[in-house]
Amino acid sequence: MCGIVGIVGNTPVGQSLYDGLTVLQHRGQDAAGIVTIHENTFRLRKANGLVKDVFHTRHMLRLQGNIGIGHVRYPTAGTSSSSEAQPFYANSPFGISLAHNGNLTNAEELKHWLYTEARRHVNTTSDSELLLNILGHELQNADNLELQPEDIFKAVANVHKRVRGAYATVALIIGYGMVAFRDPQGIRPLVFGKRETEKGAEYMIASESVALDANDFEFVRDVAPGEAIFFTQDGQIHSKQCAENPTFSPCIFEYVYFARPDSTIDKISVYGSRVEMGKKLGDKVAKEWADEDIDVVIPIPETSCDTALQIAQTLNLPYRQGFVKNRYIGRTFIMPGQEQRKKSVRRKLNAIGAEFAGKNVLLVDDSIVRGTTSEQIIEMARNAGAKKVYFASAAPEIRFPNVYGIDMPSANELIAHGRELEDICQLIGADKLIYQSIEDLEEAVRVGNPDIKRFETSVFNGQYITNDIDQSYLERLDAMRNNEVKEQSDKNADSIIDMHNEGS
Ligand SMILES: O=P(O)(O)OC[C@H]1O[C@H](OP(=O)(O)OP(=O)(O)O)[C@H](O)[C@@H]1O
Ligand SMILES: NC(=O)CC[C@H](N)C(=O)O
Ligand SMILES: [Mg+2]
Repeated sequence: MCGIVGIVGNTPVGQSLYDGLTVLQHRGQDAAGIVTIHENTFRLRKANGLVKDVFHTRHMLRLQGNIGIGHVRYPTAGTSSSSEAQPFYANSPFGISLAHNGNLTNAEELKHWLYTEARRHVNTTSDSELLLNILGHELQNADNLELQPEDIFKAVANVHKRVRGAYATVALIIGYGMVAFRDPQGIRPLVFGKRETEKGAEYMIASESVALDANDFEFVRDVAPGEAIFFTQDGQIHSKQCAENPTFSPCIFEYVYFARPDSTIDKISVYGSRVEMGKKLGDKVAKEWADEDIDVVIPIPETSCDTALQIAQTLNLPYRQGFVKNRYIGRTFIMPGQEQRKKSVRRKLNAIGAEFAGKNVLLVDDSIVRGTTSEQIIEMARNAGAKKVYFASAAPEIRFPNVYGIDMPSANELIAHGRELEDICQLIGADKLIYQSIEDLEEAVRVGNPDIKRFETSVFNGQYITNDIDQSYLERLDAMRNNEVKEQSDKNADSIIDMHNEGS
């Protein structure tokens, strides 16, 4: 789940892009990059690492220009090599640079087509570099030598025809401006904001509204599924629906885990949706566990806190912070390897003994994916003296791989895959386990925007909205990206030499 930003301004945008990326850091901790345009030249800095480590003063001084885009990466395709950090660059036509959040589901086919038909070589295993080159190919084929907004919209319409999967995208075109577009199902979020300055209006595109807030941009609206918005270098805006049949199905996992609670995505407050999840799950606990003697509700920081507080209120029980989170350790689920994830849970969370001693505790998490967190946390609670450990998950059982930009490529790595409640409960070592139902989860999120008829919920029910995913696709994906293969390819990735590395 990467984070993307783009700004068309009247004054230098480097610092605002940096600030935007910093508040989107929770979407990607592996790599970061910024590209600006200065005197018709791209200025690029990208590398593996957190935003604060990738950009030093010397890089910021080089990132001049009043227009630019940025990216924080959580690798979900290709490798973790720094050569796959974004934004990507293609020199033809005009000079294009692109940042992408999501995953393309027909990447193999696209790579073949690009080489044999479009005669374009892609030098990495990143699906985002494919997307850039497809956009490049379509712009190359424009009717007018000098691009008109209509040419850009036609190019995006053709991208929609060729590409399948999830893609919230922002791209710069030298001499023209910035274009932002979202896949026809709107799987990944994308918002658009405006800031008035003495020199006129400035515009910003971002994955989440928090990035607008951080830079004092006012939220204008979400980019519609299938829509493209083109900002000329001098600040004119053109927009168009470029998809033939947009069918809105945003990813529900953004609300469960990915997005920051202070963001509003597709008119739904992420915080509000987590509170609703707490109401529903609290009701379910009250109904199904009426005979259980829970003493206290304890969240597993950080994402589950808002939901857990509401569960406590619904159950009329005390809410206590039994675990302290080390503020210098990031999110464990989006770390690249299972070994690293496992070790980090202990480094990240520590129990306050007195909160557990002799008590029956209800631990709450937003989701149980591989079970890495829940297993260790329950053990910690027991070691701290808990009498009974009950466990509640605000999301239903995660049983199916994700193909749209969440790194869950292998069903066998998911603790709920092929298992029923009792087995999962035993594996994580809880006394009792309860999951939110999928209907309740959908209702909880839909409260904020009843117009959304369908959410992307494939990890819970195996129904893939792009209709191009079958068992053999999932088997191929598993073989390419399961934990073992990934660890091996990431080791080799260090030796890949980047084509456009500005160095340190
Ligand atoms: O079952 P697992 O494979 O362990 O994955 C699920 C856990 O990972 C996430 O936490 P994370 O540490 O990434 O971030 P957070 O601080 O935002 O909760 C999520 O909130 C769960 O706690
Ligand atoms: N999670 C994402 O959005 C990742 C974007 C892209 N697929 C990559 O792996 O770099
Ligand atoms: Mg967590």
